[in-house]
Parts: sequence; C-alpha cells; structure tokens
Amino acid sequence: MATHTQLTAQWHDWIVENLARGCAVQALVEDMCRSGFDATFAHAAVEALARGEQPPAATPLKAQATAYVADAPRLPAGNVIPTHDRDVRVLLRVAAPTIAVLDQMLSDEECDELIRRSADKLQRSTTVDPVNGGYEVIAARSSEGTFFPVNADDFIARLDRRIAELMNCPVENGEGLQVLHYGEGGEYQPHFDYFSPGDPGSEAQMVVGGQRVSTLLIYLNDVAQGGATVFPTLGLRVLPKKGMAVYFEYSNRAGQVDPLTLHGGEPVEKGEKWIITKWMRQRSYGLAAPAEP
Ligand SMILES: O=C(O)CCC(=O)C(=O)O
Ligand SMILES: [Fe+2]
Repeated sequence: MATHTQLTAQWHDWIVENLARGCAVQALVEDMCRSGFDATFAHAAVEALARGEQPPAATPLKAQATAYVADAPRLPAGNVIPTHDRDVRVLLRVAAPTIAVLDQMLSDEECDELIRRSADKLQRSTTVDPVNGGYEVIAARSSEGTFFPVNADDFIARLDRRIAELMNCPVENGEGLQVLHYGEGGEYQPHFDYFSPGDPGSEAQMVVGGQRVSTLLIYLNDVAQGGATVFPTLGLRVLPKKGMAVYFEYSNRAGQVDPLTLHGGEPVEKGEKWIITKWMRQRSYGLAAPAEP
C-alpha cells in the first residue's frame, strides 16, 4: 500500500526543482506514487507547491479519501448486467472508487478474433505528454498496441454496443477500442487514465469529448504468470483471465478526479498478455482516433 503522507525536505526540494524545470503536476504525482506516496496526498502537495503555497500537513487517510465526491455510480447494480446480446456476471464490486470485476464480457472466440485482427498492426505504445498534450514513447509503458475506431465494422460495432451498455454511456462517448500486447517483462507502471486537471496538456485532450469518466479493460488471454492489473493505493490486484474485465470510474460532473484509481499493469513474468481498453468521455467523442492515458 502507498501510504507516505509526510514530505521530507528532500522531497519538498525535488518537487520545487522539477516544477521550476517545467515538469507537469501529473508526472510528479505519478513518480511520487511509485515511490510509495499516498496518491491523494501527493496531488495536494504538488498542487500546493505549484501555487507557491505550503504543502498540506499529514492528514489521516480516511479524511483524504472523502476529498473526491463521486456522483452516483454509472455501472448498473445487480449480480448480472444484461446487454443486447450477452448477460455479464459481476464477480466483485468495490464501492469507493466504483470498481467491478466482470466475468465473460467477451466470448473466447471474440477474444481470439481481436488478437488475430491486431497481431500484424501493433506499434509501440505512447503516452500523452502532460505538458503539450502530444504523444511520447516512455519506458514506463513497454507494450505495443493498435486500435479500432468506434463502429469500424459489424464485429467491432457489436462489441462497442455491448461495452457501452455495460458502462451505461452512449456509444459515441467512447474512444476507439485500444488493443495492447505485452511480451515477457512488459508492463505499464501505475498511472491515472483521467487527464489531470492541472496539466497544460490535458486541455488539448479534453477539447473533444471532455474528461474521461470510466475505463473498461478486458483480458483477451490467460497469462501464464504475472501481468496483474494492480491498484496500489487500494491494495487490489486483479489477475488476468481470458474474457474477464475490470471496470472503474474516476471523475464526477463537478470536474473532480479520483486519485485512488491509480493503477497499472504489472510485468508479465511468463507468457504474454493481450487486453483491450475502452475509455468513456463525458460527452460525444465522435469517431476520432483514441487518445492515450
Ligand atoms: O495492463 C493493464 O492491466 C493495465 C492497462 C491500463 O491501465 C491502460 O491501458 O490504461
Ligand atoms: Fe490505465
């Protein structure tokens, strides 16, 4: 669990120096979380120093967890979530943040078909540069990917519709389905899927469609060893299983975001890992290419 809620003099200076160099708030927060800081505390500390104020004193984790006020969950209630062509069974629910593990989101055949269609289109994954909103290749994300525009063809349209029904958002609010492949050693270090409200690059990403509100991540294969999806602040680790999915929500109508949804893909120790990711926006995203977290 990431639980540091005190800033040493060294960390204080590190933040001030990096802010002065023009580093983005989000990038510093993610680095601090990787070093074991509590995500809510790291956000508050970096933002205070960016404003030239004193960082907050340590506060109990419970009080910090209430700083983000979630809207009512978008994800439907119940043991089973029906969609037009498939009933999806809920295996686990976390209340705050809203997280769910879902069984049989895709059939085995659908998983195989997505891998088959993606295998020869893979490119090294990029991440949004928090300063200018452009895409960059970073070491923290050693995977390859490709994507399918919304409603690209009948097969993709059927999946887009099922996923949108499950996520309780209009199909057009979704970014195109993102396919990711990790080989042995491949990982995606802990990050947030939302665009950090303080980062200059976020504005460019949010012009069309607004903020991201939720993520659905579907495993397309069984991973021999490693490759779990981890929420380090929550101490939650979801182990990949073919056709199963993880869902989570992280922004509200007031524009707040929930740093408790820090998450990552742990290194694949044996075998390989294939997933697809769907990100939903606040408003229509049209049929444009997807942004990246
Ligand atoms: O590989 C994983 O389990 C996490 C992937 C992820 O966080 C993302 O694609 O945004
Ligand atoms: Fe992510």
